[in-house]
Amino acid sequence: MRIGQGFDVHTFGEGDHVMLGGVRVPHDHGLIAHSDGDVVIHALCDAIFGALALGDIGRHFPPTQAQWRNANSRIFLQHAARLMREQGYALGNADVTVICEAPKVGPHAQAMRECVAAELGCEIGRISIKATTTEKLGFTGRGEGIAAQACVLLTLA
Ligand SMILES: Nc1ccn([C@@H]2O[C@H](COP(=O)(O)O)[C@@H](O)[C@H]2O)c(=O)n1
Ligand SMILES: C[C@@]1(CO)OP(=O)(O)OP(=O)(O)OC[C@H]1O
Repeated sequence: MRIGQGFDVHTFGEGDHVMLGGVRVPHDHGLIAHSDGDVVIHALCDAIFGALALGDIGRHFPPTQAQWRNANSRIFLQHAARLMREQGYALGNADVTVICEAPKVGPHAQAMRECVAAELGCEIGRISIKATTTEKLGFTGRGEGIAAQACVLLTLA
């Protein structure tokens, strides 16, 4: 078994939606990023890369490379899933916490779980997506951005 954790933050900017766990969530801001800024998927990728001791997302998809500009982050998760399988592992479970005052994540959590489970090739019951505010404290509390943290357990396939 291997365990990994990941963390990601993106800043709010102009826009009318954010991408979270591969799902388009309507919001009065977008997220500033090289890719689509999907903090849920970025944190999950880093958790998988961490569990496999394969560096971090920036090593696999350098922000200096134009090809990842506005990329759909699902391709990053597909890559992480492929490496996981190549190393002989399957997803035991993943647990993600999204940290922001808004948008509300709860109404979209099921769709996010379905998307992540599909990309990781596992049952939806292995994927947990939760959310919390920080009670108006800190950068997330001021509504400056969204953070996500993820833990994964990989089991031998
Ligand atoms: N962006 C968010 C934040 C929170 N939730 C849900 O609300 C519950 C209460 O949040 P507190 O920070 O006040 O504890 C939380 O447990 C989530 O169910 C959400 O959906 N989206
Ligand atoms: C995903 C990548 C892709 O270039 O860029 P960003 O979308 O800015 O996201 P970040 O979480 O900073 O991770 C680094 C990069 O790998």
